[in-house]
Amino acid sequence: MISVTEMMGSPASLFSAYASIMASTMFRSILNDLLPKPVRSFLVNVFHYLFKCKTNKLTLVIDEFPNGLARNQIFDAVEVYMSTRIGPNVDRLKIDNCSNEKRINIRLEKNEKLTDSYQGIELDWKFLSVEQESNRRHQRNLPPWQASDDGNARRSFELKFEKRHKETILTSYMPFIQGRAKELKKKERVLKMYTLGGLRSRGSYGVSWDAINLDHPSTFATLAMEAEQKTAVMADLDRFLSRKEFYKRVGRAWKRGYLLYGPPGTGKSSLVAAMANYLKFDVYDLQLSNVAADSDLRDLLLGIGNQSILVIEDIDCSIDLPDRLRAGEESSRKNSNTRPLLTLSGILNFIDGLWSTCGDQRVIIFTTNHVEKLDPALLRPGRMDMHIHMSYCSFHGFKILAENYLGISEADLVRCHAGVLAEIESLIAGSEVTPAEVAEEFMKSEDPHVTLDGLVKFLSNRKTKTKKTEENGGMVRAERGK
Ligand SMILES: Nc1ncnc2c1ncn2[C@@H]1O[C@H](COP(=O)(O)OP(=O)(O)OP(=O)(O)O)[C@@H](O)[C@H]1O
Ligand SMILES: [Mg+2]
Repeated sequence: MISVTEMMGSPASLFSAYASIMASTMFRSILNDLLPKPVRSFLVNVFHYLFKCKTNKLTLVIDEFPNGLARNQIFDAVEVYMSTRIGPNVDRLKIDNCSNEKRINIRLEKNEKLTDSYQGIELDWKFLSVEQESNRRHQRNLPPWQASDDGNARRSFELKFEKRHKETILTSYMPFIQGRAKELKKKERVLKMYTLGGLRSRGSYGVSWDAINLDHPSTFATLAMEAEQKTAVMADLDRFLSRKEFYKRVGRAWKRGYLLYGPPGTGKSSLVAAMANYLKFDVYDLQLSNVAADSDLRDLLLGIGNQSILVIEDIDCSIDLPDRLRAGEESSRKNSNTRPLLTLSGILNFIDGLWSTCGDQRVIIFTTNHVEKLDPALLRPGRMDMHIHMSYCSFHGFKILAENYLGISEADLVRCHAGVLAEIESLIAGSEVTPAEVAEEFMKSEDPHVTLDGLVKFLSNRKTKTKKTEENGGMVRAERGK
């Protein structure tokens, strides 16, 4: 990630001339006779500075995209760290607030330098931004706050210091910067929600991520879910976060996959938001129907940062994904001018392969209303680590929603609404009503008595309807059976 280039130093002839002059006893005695001591030491220092320093300096180059594809995590960390080290010597700074954050982002302008010090070592930093056509494809996948103004610049930092400190810088200063950047990001973290778009409006080709602040109020506390299921998901997330060494030891990418399935309005999207808020991870919402080919998908996935959740909603119907076999047959029939298809195998290969190995702490979530329609390749063990069934509203779920929406605790429900509570408990079990529908009923009035009575009515109607549908279904089956 860091390329080391040694400074070439002054021409060899100059250096040897300098060395021989300094070594010459005759020259020294002339200096001693002619010049007072302070002037002598000043001249010696100047000589040292002009010749010796240059030959002893090492420069580390930290590119934003060192291998042309994935982002350099050190570059990102340095960028964050640098914003805290800006002193009076810096003349030009960039400031922005693209995403309505409270804080203004401060960055160095190109060619600006600053000095840092670490364990008494003096460190000279410089930020470079060089225009370059080939960088355009990465820029379009960057979040706005990371993209440079001209959109196609190769950005890098250069760090210069004395060669003898190389080990300390690489093994101690760099990890220190990464640690500081992590702390800072955590402290000032405003979660982001990335969606596809943006680029076409800027007149270029392809797809990119657009960011907005993720201000979703959903948390595990507000989620109507069975208590054990909730605890299991939270424990799974905790385990995932704390197992860096484990993933490394067993040679697996530090990622976790979740499949959320269940009828509309049961809280799948709410659970995604709750997970993001719990983990403090950004969310990348990938609408597959807007991605035309595997190559676009690859670019998008590589533009995703660490500590992120990639969400693909409604995986069963967002795109007609050809399965592995059909994709193979179709692509072999196509001539080379035809655009390649977005394939399920393309998605799965990225998730399991390249993408997951070039980042840390990645969560991927698929949601679906129809788990039975999913390609078995998605469901096989090891692909999605946890399958979470989001189901109709239970009595437990109702109590959570009552607390959220009406501000009535379970104890108050028992104390003040005992009669209606018993009715709701007996009705809700078989009524197949979703938490979204219960929430909708709770929005209708601010008077808890009116709301709870309204809910009883709603549940009884639903139960009658469900019963009738079941009876009709039974009759049809009986007819068919004849
Ligand atoms: N389990 C739940 N807990 C709390 N609120 C919920 C829950 N389920 C649904 N809601 C409420 O209903 C609204 C819709 O729910 P949500 O979008 O999470 O459902 P979904 O399962 O993602 O639906 P779809 O399958 O249509 O995408 C939410 O904004 C939330 O207010
Ligand atoms: Mg949803």
